Amino acid sequence: MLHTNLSRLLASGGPKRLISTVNKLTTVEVNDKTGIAILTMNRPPVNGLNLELLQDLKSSIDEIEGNKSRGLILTSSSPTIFSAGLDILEMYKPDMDRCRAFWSQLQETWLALYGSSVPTAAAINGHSPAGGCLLATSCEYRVMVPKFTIGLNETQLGMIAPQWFMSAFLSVLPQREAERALNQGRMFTTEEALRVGLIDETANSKEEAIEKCAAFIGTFAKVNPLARSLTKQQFRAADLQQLKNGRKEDLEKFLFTVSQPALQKGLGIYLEGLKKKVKKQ
Ligand SMILES: CCCCCCCCCC/C=C\CC(=O)SCCNC(=O)CCNC(=O)[C@H](O)C(C)(C)COP(=O)(O)OP(=O)(O)OC[C@H]1O[C@@H](n2cnc3c(N)ncnc32)[C@H](O)[C@@H]1OP(=O)(O)O
Repeated sequence: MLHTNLSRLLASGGPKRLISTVNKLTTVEVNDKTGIAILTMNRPPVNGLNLELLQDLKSSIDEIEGNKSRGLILTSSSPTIFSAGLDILEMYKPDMDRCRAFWSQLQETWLALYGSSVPTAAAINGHSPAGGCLLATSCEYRVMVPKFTIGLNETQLGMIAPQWFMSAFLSVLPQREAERALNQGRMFTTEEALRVGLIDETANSKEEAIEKCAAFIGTFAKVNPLARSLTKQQFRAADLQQLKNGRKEDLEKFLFTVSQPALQKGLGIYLEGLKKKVKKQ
């Protein structure tokens, strides 16, 4: 009951304090009463994860870790897109120095989110392909609004999701389901995602999704925070360590992959398809 009241207060726009507007592409709002932080991505039109958005996400996660928030809810300011995943323009005809910085920042941001010491939840208020799905599956709980899609569609782009994308996916889905979905590059509708367990709940609006995420975070209210966070970290330690140990090799594989002419050709065609779709409407 206490948890429900807390979450209602949060969602009803109860007393909220904007504690950070420093980052250009993210905001952090901490509710004074509940202590839960809402981290909002705000890079129109589709929250494409470029270097700057990834930097802002990392610094917002650090801020939430540092200000003793009781939990983190990740969401988007767009009414239809949670995140379109990696900004393809970071990988298409890239400047290699920037590309290096981009991938290193993606690694850094993932380590911070997946390894966060506070309870994390994603209020998925729009489409969430590829890198968007990575962010959502790196959280501990997912609530999604109907009529959107989520999944790792990398193979559809002729790309291979790195091991750590798979780790986050596998922390949510059974191996058989995860393997098939990744091989197919399958995008799940909200309803399908609920059925397979890729999301935990559905909600009719962003506000309700945030309320349900807050209720999840509220379930830890009476649990010793240090014991909870160390337990979470033990569960995730092997996945985190695997990337920490292999960061350099992972970066080199990425740079090699994006420098392949066949991949560049495929990305060009994919981007063209996205733009043609816009013109048709
Ligand atoms: C062994 C290990 C080897 C290691 C190698 C590593 C290799 C890399 C692995 C990682 C690879 C990929 C991860 C990714 O995240 S790639 C990105 C995947 N994302 C997508 O496929 C989503 C594409 N977008 C969409 O499907 C739709 O845009 C949408 C999200 C459903 C939204 O639809 P909408 O109708 O609302 O908007 P739309 O008109 O399509 O888009 C508006 C403008 O935004 C542009 N855009 C959309 N998505 C992206 C994107 N991801 N990156 C860049 N730009 C994007 C779109 O082109 C429109 O632009 P404009 O207005 O026409 O200029």
